[in-house]
Amino acid sequence: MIEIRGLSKRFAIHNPKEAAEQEGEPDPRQRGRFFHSVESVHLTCEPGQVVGLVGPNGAGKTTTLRLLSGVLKPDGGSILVEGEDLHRNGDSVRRKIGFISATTGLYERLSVQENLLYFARLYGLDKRDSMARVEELCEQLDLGLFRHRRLMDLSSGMKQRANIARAVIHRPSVIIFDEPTTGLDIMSTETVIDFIKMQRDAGLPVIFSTHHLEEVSLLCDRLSVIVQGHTRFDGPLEAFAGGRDTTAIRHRFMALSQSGQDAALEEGIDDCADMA
Ligand SMILES: Nc1ncnc2c1ncn2[C@@H]1O[C@H](COP(=O)(O)OP(=O)(O)OP(=O)(O)O)[C@@H](O)[C@H]1O
Repeated sequence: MIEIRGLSKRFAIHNPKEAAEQEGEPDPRQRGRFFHSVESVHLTCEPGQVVGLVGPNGAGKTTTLRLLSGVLKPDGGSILVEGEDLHRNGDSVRRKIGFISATTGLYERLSVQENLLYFARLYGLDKRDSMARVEELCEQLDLGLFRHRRLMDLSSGMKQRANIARAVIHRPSVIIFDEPTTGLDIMSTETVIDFIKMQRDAGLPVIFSTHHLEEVSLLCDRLSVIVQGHTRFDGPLEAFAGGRDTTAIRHRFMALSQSGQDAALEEGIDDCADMA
C-alpha cells in the first residue's frame, strides 16, 4: 500500500523578479524566491489497485511522482510504502519501487537485452534469473523482435517499452509510471495498458499519471486530481463522476480544474470536500 499525506515541495526560482513581472495571470504558487510546485497532495493506493493521477499542465503530477520515487526530497508531508517511511528507510523503500518518467533512460549504444541485463546486475539478480526476467519482460512488452537492436535504432514507442522493462526488471512491489503512454501509437499503448493490468492482477499497487481520460475510464479503480499543487479529489472513480463514462469524467474534471484554480487564486484553500 502507498500512502501520501500533506506532501509539499518548493523550488528556488532562478529569476524571481523577472518571473513575478511576467505578463498574464500571476501564478499563486510563486511566492517570494520560491515556486511551490506541490503544496498539499494526498493519495492512497492499495495492493491490486490502479490509481490515475490527473491534472492540468503544470499541476504538480511529475513532481509528486518524483517525490514518491525518491528522486526528489519533499519539504513536508509523508510517504509510506508498505508501511515504511520513504525518507527514513530510503534505500530499502526505493528498491520496492519501479519508476518511469521522461527522465529515466537507457544506454543508447547498448541493445535492449544488454541494457536489461546491465540493470538486472545492478539490482543483484544472478545470471540465470536475469536472463529469465529478460525473456519474460520481452514477451509481456512485445519486445522480442527488437531485443538485440541498439536503443539508438529504436522508435520512441519501442524505447518506452524497453524503459518500462528496465523499471520493473528487479520485480518491484510498487509501480509508479509518469505518463507511460505519451507519444505512443495505438498498438504500443495497448501493450502498456495490458502490462499495467498484469501488474494490478498480480496484486501490485499501480500509480500512473496521464492526460488521457479514456485510460482513466479503462484502468483506474481510484482517481487523484491535482490542481495547482493541491489535491482536489482523491477517491474511488465511481465517486468522481458516477461511473466510468469518459464524457462524464471529462466534465467533472473540467469543473474541478476550474474551481481548483479559482480557489488557489483566492487563497485559503481547504482540502477537497469530495475526498473519500
Ligand atoms: N526544478 C524545478 N524548478 C522550478 N520549478 C519547477 C521545477 N520542477 C517543476 N517546476 C514547476 O512546478 C510546476 C509543476 O510541474 P510538474 O512537472 O510537476 O507538472 P505536471 O503536472 O507534471 O505538468 P504536465 O502535465 O505539463 O507534465 C510547474 O509550474 C513547473 O514549472
